[in-house]
Amino acid sequence: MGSDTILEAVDITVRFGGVVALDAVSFRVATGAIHAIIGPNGAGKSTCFNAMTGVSPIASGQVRLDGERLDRLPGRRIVARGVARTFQNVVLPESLTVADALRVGRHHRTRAGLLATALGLPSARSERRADDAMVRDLAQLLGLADRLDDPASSLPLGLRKKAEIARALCAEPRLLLLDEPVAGLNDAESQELGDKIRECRERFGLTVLLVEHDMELVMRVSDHVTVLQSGCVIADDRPEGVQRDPAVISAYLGAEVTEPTAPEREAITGG
Ligand SMILES: Nc1ncnc2c1ncn2[C@@H]1O[C@H](COP(=O)(O)OP(=O)(O)OP(=O)(O)O)[C@@H](O)[C@H]1O
Repeated sequence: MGSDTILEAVDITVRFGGVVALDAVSFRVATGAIHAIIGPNGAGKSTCFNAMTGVSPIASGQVRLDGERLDRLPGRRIVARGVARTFQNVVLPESLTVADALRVGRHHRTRAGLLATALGLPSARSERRADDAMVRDLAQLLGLADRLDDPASSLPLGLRKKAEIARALCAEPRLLLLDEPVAGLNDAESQELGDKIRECRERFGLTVLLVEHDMELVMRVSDHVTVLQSGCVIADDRPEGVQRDPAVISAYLGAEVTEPTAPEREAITGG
């Protein structure tokens, strides 16, 4: 594996009983890229994401981060290796403030023990100050600074999506996985969040892997796109290549595999 590859899926197969959700799926994610996984409903996108983060056990194959296997590690060890993810529908307890919700992302970085924290020892206090500074910085970056003391459950969807990203960034990941980051947002909100994703990538030197149905966003922000259908990779290319790919057009429109017409291309690209 070249050093320009941060994440590699090698022949991953995931089964749910008799359903083969992923069938020997392989692809590489280049370091520093924004890489999208797309595909029609039931293609295996969420399963692929879950396999990358230890949520769905894989039947065979390997997931490698910087050449080392991730697929046998429990979720918390995967986070410790520099991988963080967002979830689509996070239900937050009423009592949690936005600041608390972001601080959850710092959890695995906490070094001070329970006792030191309970006794307010200097090590715990300085750690808490550093955590608070990071929470404030990320809240500022994602437009949440004036909502930090509000109940997290009171945020409108657009801000909840941003809070999810801020929480994941609090873990200081090298690789950030975004699960449908703009689902449910309007065009202006999607565009703004797409810009924020790019900004975060630049600022933190991140690699971003995202699953998304919004083709306009995918084509605008991604450097590379992997297309799944029925648990198999049917295309793996730059966005321009994927847009023109007859197999991709066919997967989305259920048509015969032919050269796409201009309207078909527009249907896929959203434009
Ligand atoms: N927990 C599960 N138990 C049984 N079958 C499952 C489970 N999770 C996913 N599947 C099946 O695996 C296949 C892939 O599902 P997956 O949710 O990964 O697709 P997807 O591309 O994310 O779809 P969508 O875009 O609709 O979210 C589907 O046939 C689905 O029904």
